[in-house]
Amino acid sequence: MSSVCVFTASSPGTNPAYRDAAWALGATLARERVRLVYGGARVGLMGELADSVRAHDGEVVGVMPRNLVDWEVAHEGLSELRVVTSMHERKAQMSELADAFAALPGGLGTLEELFEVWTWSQLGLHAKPVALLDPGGFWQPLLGFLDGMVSERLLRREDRERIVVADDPDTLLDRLRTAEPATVSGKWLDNGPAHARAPGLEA
Ligand SMILES: C/C(=C\CNc1ncnc2c1ncn2[C@@H]1O[C@H](COP(=O)(O)O)[C@@H](O)[C@H]1O)CO
Repeated sequence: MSSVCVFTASSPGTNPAYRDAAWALGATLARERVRLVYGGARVGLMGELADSVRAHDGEVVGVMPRNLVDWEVAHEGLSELRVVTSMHERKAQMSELADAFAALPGGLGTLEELFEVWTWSQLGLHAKPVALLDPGGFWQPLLGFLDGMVSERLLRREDRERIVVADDPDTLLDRLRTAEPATVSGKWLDNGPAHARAPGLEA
């Protein structure tokens, strides 16, 4: 695994444990020579993470749409900043550049990016592992909500359990490295044979 794409907040938040987690993850990525791919901002936890990787001599690629660069939120100290035309192109490039995905605490943008790569995995569009770094149990309410979806048979247990959760960056990297490639059954829950397989998915 040579590259991890990380989604996290463009705001700093109020909990210092999240900044500490961003710095710890940055130091671990740099030490392990794993390239960081992220949204390219200098603000919030995104900026803390990139600052940490660079401070520890690691490699960082940022991918940012032109309008955000014009808003002057781009990080100017990255190994590479790719300027793209849209948020869609940004996500496509971030996803192509990475061998795995991870999320630190964040807001709507972080959730949107996390759920997109998790959904693509559910659909078999990639087989890359997806992880949560969970300082202070930030992700636990969301995981509880998703467990409720499993109980209500709206989410397959194997798709819920596919997410890797870790309390510290070393464990996170270990688990990403050893995660089984995601596989797809192609079966929708409870819809019977007529809906048993998504078009184009392998048996
Ligand atoms: C213009 C201002 C802040 C800049 N906002 C963003 N800069 C860079 N990347 C962003 C920004 N907002 C969303 N993203 C992407 O989503 C994730 C962070 O979103 P969140 O809502 O803060 O969790 C992050 O991974 C980015 O890729 C001033 O208001």
